[in-house]
Amino acid sequence: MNESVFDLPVVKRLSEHVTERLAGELPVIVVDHARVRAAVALQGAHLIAWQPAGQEPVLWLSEATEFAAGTAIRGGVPVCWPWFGPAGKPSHGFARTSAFELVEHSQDGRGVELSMRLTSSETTMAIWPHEFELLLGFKLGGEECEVTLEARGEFESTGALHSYFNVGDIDGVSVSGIGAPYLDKVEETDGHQDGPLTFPGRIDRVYTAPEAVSLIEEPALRRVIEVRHHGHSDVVTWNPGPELSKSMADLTDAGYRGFCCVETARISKPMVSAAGHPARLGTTIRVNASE
Ligand SMILES: O=P(O)(O)OC[C@H]1O[C@H](O)[C@H](O)[C@@H](O)[C@@H]1O
Repeated sequence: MNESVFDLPVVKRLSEHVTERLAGELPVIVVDHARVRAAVALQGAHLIAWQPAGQEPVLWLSEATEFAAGTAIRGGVPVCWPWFGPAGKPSHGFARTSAFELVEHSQDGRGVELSMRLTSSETTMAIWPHEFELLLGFKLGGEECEVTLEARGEFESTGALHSYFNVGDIDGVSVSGIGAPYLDKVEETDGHQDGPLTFPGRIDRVYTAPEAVSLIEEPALRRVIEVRHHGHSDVVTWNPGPELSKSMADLTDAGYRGFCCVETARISKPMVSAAGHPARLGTTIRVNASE
């Protein structure tokens, strides 16, 4: 998509600050508020933009991504559920390519809240035999952005809020607050982190003893992105590096330079949903100026 989502024509006005628009084939809920701009595609309940007033975009969205029904969007915050990675088919679960419905929206002086829902259907039962209700809540403020996944039903699941953060240049980026032990998915070995993580090439790691808050130091844009994790067991860090970037159709060749993924995840310890006890996983994002 060449056009910014905020310039797309309004299909339906839902309130003073909330409209529905069409990006390619996909309906997108757009928030335009004095404190914040944001956008969430109904496919996948996929947050594709969060930008506090006066800031550069905090989330990265690929220039080469398609907005096509059934195709995962590259960038923003994909919801990986009810499994992470290649544990089943499709990879990262079916939530990110399923059509959610908007169930609530509200606004106040600080921003806008949205809630989206996906429920089990014949299609989902055929690939994952569990009845479920999946709710994605978004608190889109000028100070903070909170994304919460709530899985209702009786089952175990894995997943991630797979955030792509916008960085001026991957070369200067470092990430702390991810703990020491990790599983290296590129080398297929166990590793031990010593000091902050940098991105000299392709990085794909599951950190299994992360802290509650990860910090992305971003010298090019002179800011620190704070990622608070809730209900997580793991934090995944990913950047494809130059070679893989060239082979991916939904990334430009230099696309990898513009983002790093720091993902709030439940992989090593699956989430348990029981009657009256939904499983929850959440991410809260803030941006601070570097000192
Ligand atoms: O290409 P996707 O299915 O969107 O996955 C993108 C990436 O997601 C996670 O970060 C995984 O750890 C990676 O192994 C994977 O390559």
